[in-house]
Amino acid sequence: MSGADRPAATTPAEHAARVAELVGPVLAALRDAEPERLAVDDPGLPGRVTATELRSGIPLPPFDNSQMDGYAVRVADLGAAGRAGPRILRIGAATAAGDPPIPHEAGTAAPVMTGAAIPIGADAVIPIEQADPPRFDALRRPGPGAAADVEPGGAPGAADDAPSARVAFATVPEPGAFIRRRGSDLPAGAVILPAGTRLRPSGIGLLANAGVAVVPVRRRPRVLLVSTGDEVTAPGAPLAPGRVYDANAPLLAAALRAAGAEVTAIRIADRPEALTELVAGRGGAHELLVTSGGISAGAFEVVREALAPAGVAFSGIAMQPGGPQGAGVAACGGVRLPALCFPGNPVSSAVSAELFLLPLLRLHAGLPAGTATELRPLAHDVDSPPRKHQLRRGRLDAEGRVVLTPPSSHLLADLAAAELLAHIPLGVAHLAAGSPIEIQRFDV
Ligand SMILES: Nc1nc2c(c(=O)[nH]1)N[C@H]1C(S)=C(S)[C@@H](COP(=O)(O)OP(=O)(O)OC[C@H]3O[C@@H](n4cnc5c(N)ncnc54)[C@H](O)[C@@H]3O)O[C@H]1N2
Ligand code: MOO
Repeated sequence: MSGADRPAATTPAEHAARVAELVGPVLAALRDAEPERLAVDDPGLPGRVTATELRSGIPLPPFDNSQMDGYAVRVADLGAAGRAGPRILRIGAATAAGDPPIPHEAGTAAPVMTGAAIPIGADAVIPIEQADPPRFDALRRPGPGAAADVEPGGAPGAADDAPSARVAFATVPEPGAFIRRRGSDLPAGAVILPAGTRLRPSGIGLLANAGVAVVPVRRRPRVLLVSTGDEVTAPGAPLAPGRVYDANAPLLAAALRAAGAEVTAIRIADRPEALTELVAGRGGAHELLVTSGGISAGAFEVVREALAPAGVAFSGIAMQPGGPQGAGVAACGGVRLPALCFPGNPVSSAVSAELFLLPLLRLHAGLPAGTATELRPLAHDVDSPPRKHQLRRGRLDAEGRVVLTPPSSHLLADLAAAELLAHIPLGVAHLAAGSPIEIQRFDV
């Protein structure tokens, strides 16, 4: 019986449960650990997750302010709402955004600019467009620190030589018109963001608006990512005969980072000691080891040779691609590091990551675990090995039918063009065109 046909004892769901048991406690410990603290304008803050509930020490807005450029008035000074004819008020002292609030002088209309503090005692704002004249002529602005200098009933607000020291209004506003009340956005002491919130730009803006300068965020898992194989060459180096460029380290590093992990990517040759020494030397600064390659039935299986004696279990999973898998805690030279070992074929590595690890990391990063599966009709007949849960890559055609690419796990170009993963469950050997097939959107 060939390796491909050998019945595998473990189902993908069983392996996923095993990985969750291994990685779950690692992520839980990170959630309980002392948070990282990032400045609210740190470029690395977007996408991080709040470690604690954050409350506002001030109300937002911090003071009553004007929603419009216009005049602050006391509604009572404008007379009865039903009365005919214009209401004329003397122009009082002006307030611009940034000025402290000043007392409102009874019987005046006080120019206020958008965002300016409402003069104390005024109870409505009339937009400048509704005033006559509908513009501000020369204004007297008390400026910073002038609040105490303004005496109620004192000097008129418009400059003495202003062309218009009075303003007329045709209508009477409702009390509160165009006033943005202190605390109407967020009362003092209110929760700005609960613990566990993934930070979006708007949330960052809200924190800054509340004066939060430093944000405690959840620690991210640090992954030591190792791609193995004597044939695996760094992109940019000359490609010797029999060798291939390293696709897996960049692919997996990008996928892990997109799922919220910090990644140290390293390439090692097929020497088991190179891997055990690496884990013993650098593993302590990481929470998780992820490897690609070196785990199947060949003569030089570096990862299996290094990590099986160190405590990692290698098994065949009833899936294709991704048949060979390793999972367990690797004990190397005093370092104990949870390890996941993916097969070397690039598609196998990518699909293994999507199935077993990325959903766990995404949840820790405040992201949805993955997209839900849905049923779509197949555009063509498909065969599948019945002893394997097959994961096929593909896309939807113009009619919304599923078009699959061939199953081989070296077909990275097809993977890069795929928009979906299709599931053909254990026990199914054939699906006819038109039959429903379970798919999930795929973004790795
Ligand atoms: N006799 C058997 N042979 C194989 C079996 C089996 O059951 N019996 N399983 C096959 C399956 S399925 C897979 S998957 C692979 C897994 O092999 P390894 O995990 O040991 O991976 P490697 O042999 O190291 O590499 C496989 C393949 O992928 C290429 N590769 C590896 N790393 C990279 C990389 N970083 N970037 C690009 N390409 C990479 C490598 O050159 C090989 O072509 O085993 C089958 N064999
Ligand atoms: O199970 Mo392997 O991952 O098909 O190529």
